[in-house]
Amino acid sequence: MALYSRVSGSVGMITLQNPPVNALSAAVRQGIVDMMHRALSEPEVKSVVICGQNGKFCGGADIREFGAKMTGPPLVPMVHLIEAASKPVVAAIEGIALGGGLELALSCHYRIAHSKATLGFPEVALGLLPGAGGTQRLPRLIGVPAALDLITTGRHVTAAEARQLGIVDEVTDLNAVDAAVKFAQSVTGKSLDARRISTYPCPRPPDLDAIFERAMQQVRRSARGAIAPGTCVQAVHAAVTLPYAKGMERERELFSLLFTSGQARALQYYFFAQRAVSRWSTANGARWDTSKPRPVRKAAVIGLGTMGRGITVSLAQAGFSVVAVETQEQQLSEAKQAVSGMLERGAKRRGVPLAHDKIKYSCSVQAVADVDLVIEAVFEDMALKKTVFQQLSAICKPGVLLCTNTSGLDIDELASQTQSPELVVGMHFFAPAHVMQLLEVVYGPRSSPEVVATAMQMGKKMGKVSVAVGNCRGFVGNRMLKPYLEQAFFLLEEGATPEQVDQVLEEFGFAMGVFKVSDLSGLDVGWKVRKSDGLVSPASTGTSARIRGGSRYSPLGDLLCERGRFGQKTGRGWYQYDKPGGRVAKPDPWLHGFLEEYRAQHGLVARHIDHQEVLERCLYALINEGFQILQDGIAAGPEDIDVIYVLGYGWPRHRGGPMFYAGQVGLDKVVERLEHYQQIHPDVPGLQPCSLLRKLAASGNPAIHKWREVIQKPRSQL
Ligand SMILES: CCCCCCCCCCCCC[C@H](O)CC(=O)SCCNC(=O)CCNC(=O)[C@H](O)C(C)(C)COP(=O)(O)OP(=O)(O)OC[C@H]1O[C@@H](n2cnc3c(N)ncnc32)[C@H](O)[C@@H]1OP(=O)(O)O
Ligand SMILES: NC(=O)c1ccc[n+]([C@@H]2O[C@H](COP(=O)([O-])OP(=O)(O)OC[C@H]3O[C@@H](n4cnc5c(N)ncnc54)[C@H](O)[C@@H]3O)[C@@H](O)[C@H]2O)c1
Repeated sequence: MALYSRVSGSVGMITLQNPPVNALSAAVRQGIVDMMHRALSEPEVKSVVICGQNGKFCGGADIREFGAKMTGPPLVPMVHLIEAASKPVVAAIEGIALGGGLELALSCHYRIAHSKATLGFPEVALGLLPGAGGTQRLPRLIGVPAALDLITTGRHVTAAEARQLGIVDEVTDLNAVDAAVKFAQSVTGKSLDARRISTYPCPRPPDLDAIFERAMQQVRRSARGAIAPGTCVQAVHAAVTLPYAKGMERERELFSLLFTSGQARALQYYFFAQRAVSRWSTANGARWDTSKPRPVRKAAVIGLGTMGRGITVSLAQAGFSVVAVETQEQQLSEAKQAVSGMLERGAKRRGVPLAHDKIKYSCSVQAVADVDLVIEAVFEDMALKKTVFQQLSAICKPGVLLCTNTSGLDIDELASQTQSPELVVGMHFFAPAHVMQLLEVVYGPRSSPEVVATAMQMGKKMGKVSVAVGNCRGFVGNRMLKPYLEQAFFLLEEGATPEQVDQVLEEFGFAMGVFKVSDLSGLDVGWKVRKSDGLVSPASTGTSARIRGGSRYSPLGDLLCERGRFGQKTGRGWYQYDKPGGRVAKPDPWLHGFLEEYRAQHGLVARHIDHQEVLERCLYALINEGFQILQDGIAAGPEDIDVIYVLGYGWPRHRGGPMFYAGQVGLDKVVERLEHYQQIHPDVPGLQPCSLLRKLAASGNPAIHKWREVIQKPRSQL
């Protein structure tokens, strides 16, 4: 709703009231319309101030209403009512003015912002465009290039930048509402003719066509198939080429197109999913709202390789004191240099405060004796990690959290090396750890609720989205990767090429296809794991070469590793690179020849494999594992899996995540296609639809928020 009050006798004050962000719900819109009429009808009122309760102007349209039948006064007539008012209306912007909130402010005749406020049009991230005049007013106010930048990227600007761009009239360090009231009094009686943005001509720079052409190219390059950014460009184009009223019609048309697209639904689902994962629960009933995190001031990182360095940077930038440990002098000094460089680049590029003084380096694990939490990031080797955990358990003060960054080893086995297994948890960061936003917090059967809560909170403080997951081989992300990779290898055996498979996945929206990712992260990583699992056997040409434990197995990755083809680092992998460490993947005729030879050796006849088959086999196998993970209680809900895949594995956000995507395809269709492929490949268990997937499909493809009702009581499993 919106409150009305009178300040100093002559200023009508309308206060938006809808915690936590004063979103423009039906009740708020109704309140604004009613209170505007009241303010305009009271003769004593000479000017109006619009502000938001609790130091937040407005977070935009109420996204929760998008899924339901719209009620209440629409936004567009509401902003027209404000702009057409005969008395000056001043927006007092504190905290945020985002989306519809900024559109509301642009309909006011003046805008006063607090210096700490942020403003922006984030609609594009929800698969939409500013649909209450934002695409028509902003270019009229600040020009086409700046408007295109803000609307197509959704980036938030500070009050200072907003002032520079001309979005706000004044910035204050003092109380913005008081400043707006004073300002409103000072403009009483002044003509409003020059203050209604919709009446401004839209500036037409001479190189207009080139500007739009560049903007379109830019969004095409980065959108990965998302339609909203390009549609935003079209809406801004309408502002320049059409009169205001016609431009508004075009904005509405384009908004409706986006609003009804599956992409907007997926992005809005994802918006709430990313917030929902913080309300975590574990298989044995621990919950976010009943578990109190422990205080952590000082942390340690053991092992300063690729991951340990990034984790150290992340911790220091978040304000923690860090003890960083490497056992070899040489590695320690290299790590020190690398960490300093990362901190300096962070300060230069993102303005993150330099935090060199937060870090103490040591060659001795004894240096961790007084820390509150340790993150182990040594080689992925169970025996080594066990030794490290035994040492830590003996050295650390009582009650210290012992965390591991393992990519998939058994947390419980590590916990059993310590005197307090309840203090052990996985903190699975993603590379590069100081950049990637995802953290899988892996709880074992014995991890205490407080320990899970502490790791989740640590992640948040480090600017990560933390997702709590149960303990199993590969946890959630890497476990689902296995059947996906497996299908990709099988497709090569059957006649595809790496570039064909990658192209299909990139057209779907992945940042990189599976083979490019494999080259980037190094083929040797998986090889090591397969070797320790006893899967890699000496090259042979018989049927057994492609069977392990009764199931189909592709040794292709192993064979490439045997030839020293580890990917980018060696300049050769699934692709070729101009030099070791090169980044531009080029198809490799050697690999094509090698695949032909391999097929001939194994009696495989190459066939044409179409786009649909590549996509379905890779994605549905991955999705099926996701359902198995839900069934096993390793993830508490589909949102957890979707957030992990979007933030950790490059799944296109505008497709919501693998579980949401499955729902959009139709669970019955996913089951049917998996059954189809399983019939053709009976020796691939990953293609057998799991029982939860079948159950959900049979219960009529319920909406994703209803899945939890069908999922059986979760339990962690190894
Ligand atoms: C044929 C079809 C025709 C269609 C006709 C339909 C007509 C409709 C016409 C509408 C015109 C639309 C006009 C407008 O341009 C569209 C919009 O305004 S879209 C919304 C734009 N705003 C945003 O995207 C802001 C989103 N929010 C944020 O970025 C952040 O929440 C924040 C505001 C920066 C605050 O961040 P934090 O402090 O970190 O807090 P949280 O993020 O955790 O949020 C707290 C809590 O609030 C919930 N929430 C936030 N914003 C909104 C919102 N806009 N609506 C609803 N709820 C919101 C958030 O979900 C959290 O709650 P939780 O999920 O944890 O319960
Ligand atoms: N690289 C990735 O993409 C990635 C992603 C997520 C998780 N992980 C996991 O993170 C862990 C580390 O991986 P990485 O890629 O950083 O490995 P890395 O080989 O780059 O670094 C490991 C470091 O640990 C050091 N080390 C070994 N034994 C030590 C000991 N006893 N005490 C102190 N330091 C010791 C080594 O000298 C080396 O610098 C592994 O468990 C790995 O599975 C890696």
